[in-house]
Amino acid sequence: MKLRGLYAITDSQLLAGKFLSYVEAALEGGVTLLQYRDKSSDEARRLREAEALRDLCERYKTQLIINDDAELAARLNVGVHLGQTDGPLSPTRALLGSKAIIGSTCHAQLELAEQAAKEGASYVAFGRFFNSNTKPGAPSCSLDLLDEAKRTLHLPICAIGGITLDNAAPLVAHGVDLLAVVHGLFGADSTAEVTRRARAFNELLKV
Ligand SMILES: Cc1ncc(COP(=O)(O)OP(=O)(O)O)c(N)n1
Ligand SMILES: Cc1ncsc1CCOP(=O)(O)O
Ligand SMILES: [Mg+2]
Repeated sequence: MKLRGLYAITDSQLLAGKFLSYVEAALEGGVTLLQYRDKSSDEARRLREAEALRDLCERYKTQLIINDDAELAARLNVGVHLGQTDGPLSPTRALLGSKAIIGSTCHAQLELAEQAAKEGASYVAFGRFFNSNTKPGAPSCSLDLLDEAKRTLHLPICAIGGITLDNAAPLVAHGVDLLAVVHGLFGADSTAEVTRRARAFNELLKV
C-alpha cells in the first residue's frame, strides 16, 4: 500500500482536555497516519494515551505511529517516527519487523533521506516548510528540495512544519505524499472544524 494522505500529529498542550474527541474528529474526516507525539517523560500516561489511540485507530483503520519511542511502538505493535537523534533505523526495523511503518526526519537534506531509504525507512520527512508554532526552531526546507527528492527517492515523501489548508497546495504540486500537520488541523475551535479540515486536506491530496 502506497502511503498517501493526511498525517495528523497530536500535541499534548494543544489537545489538553479534548485529546480523544479532537483525534476522533480528525479520524472521522480521514487520516492516513496518526502520530502520537508527546515529549514528556510520564511513561504511565504515555502508555495509557498511546493504548487509547491504538484502539481508536483500529476502529477507523488508521495506522498509529509513535514519535521517538521504538520500545513503546514495539509494545503496541505499531509504527514509529525517528528523528536524527532518536536511535538508529536498522535495529528498529529488526525490532518492529518488515511490515511496520518507520518514518525518518531528514530536515532539508537529501543525503539523510538516501541513508534512511537504505536503512529501511517506510517514508522520509522533510521540513519545516513554513513557520511552526509547534517547533519554531526546526530547520527550514525549500520546495526545490522536494523536486530533487521526487527524482531520486523511491519512497513516500512527507512534508511537515506550519502546514495549513491555505499553504499546502504547492507542497502537493511538488509531489508530497503525506502532509504532516499539528496546528493546521488541531488548532481548530470545534470538533466539527477539525473534521472539515481533515476532509479538505484529503481533497487537496486527492485521496
Ligand atoms: C512526520 C514527522 N516529521 C518530522 C518529525 C520531527 O521529528 P524529530 O526531528 O525527531 O523532532 P520531534 O518531533 O521528536 O521533536 C516528526 N515528529 N514527525
Ligand atoms: C515536529 C516538527 N518537526 C518539524 S516542524 C514540526 C512541528 C509541526 O507542527 P505544526 O504543524 O504545528 O507546525
Ligand atoms: Mg524525535
